[in-house]
Amino acid sequence: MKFTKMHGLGNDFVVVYQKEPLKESPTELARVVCDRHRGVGADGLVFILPSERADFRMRIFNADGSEAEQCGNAVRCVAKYYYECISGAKKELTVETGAGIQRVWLDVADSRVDRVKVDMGVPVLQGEQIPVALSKDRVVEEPLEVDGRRFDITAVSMGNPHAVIFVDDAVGFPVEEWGPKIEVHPFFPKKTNVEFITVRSDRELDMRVWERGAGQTMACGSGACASVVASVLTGRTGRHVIVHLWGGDLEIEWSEADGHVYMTGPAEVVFEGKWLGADASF
Ligand SMILES: N[C@@H](CCC[C@H](N)C(=O)O)C(=O)O
Repeated sequence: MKFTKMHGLGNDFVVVYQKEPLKESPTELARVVCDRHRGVGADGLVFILPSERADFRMRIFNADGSEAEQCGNAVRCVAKYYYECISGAKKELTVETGAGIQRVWLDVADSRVDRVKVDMGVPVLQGEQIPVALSKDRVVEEPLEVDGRRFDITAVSMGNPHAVIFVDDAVGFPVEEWGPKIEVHPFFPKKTNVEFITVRSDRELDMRVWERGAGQTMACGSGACASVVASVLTGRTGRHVIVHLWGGDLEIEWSEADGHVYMTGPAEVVFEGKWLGADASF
């Protein structure tokens, strides 16, 4: 299996261009390929597949083998791959994902994709649709008891579920202690991604993330979008915000005009390789 290692702000992926639709779920393959000691090492395994509804389809499997509906950083990576390795023509693309058809705009210089803007869609705020175990139109700063500590959760789906928590110091927050406990809390029937946020100003946030199925990552595009939505809903920021992540910055806008969230950021190629299989030998 030929693959390309890519990343968006350090959120890293093994990207596979697959001309035929997947016949079965590559859960086990994702686990071994993403293993940082015995595999290539990545937060996720991502497939570029044919689509009848868009320029191509993306499927993403987390490092634990679970499939996610959405991945903002991976969409930017596969859009760069599609332009530089497959199409080389269109600077506006459509990508079919588990969160619907996403529109993408490429910023190209010298035939290389520099930055990518993605329409991340309209955030879902209704409790059962996120889903969380609360039937409310908006789940804003709901107290949740986790292992004896109270967290005020704002829940948002960007196609995938997010729990946004405002803290005094996101950069120094013990993400690895609390992230895994919140991820699997029964309040989230499909588990959740968890964002710890500190507001710097009405245009800037600091964010650290614990991702469902992948653990702490250097960046999460859908999480940055959910965090800006939560910040707007709670009156903490305006709608156009720079999110400072461990791996770098994302520009997020929750448009007042159409209600969609737009994410802009980089995508990088690291290397190409060939996966020889679990029992590989020369
Ligand atoms: N890193 C991603 C999100 C990947 C999927 C997530 N772990 C989930 O299970 O929902 C992003 O950039 O959005």
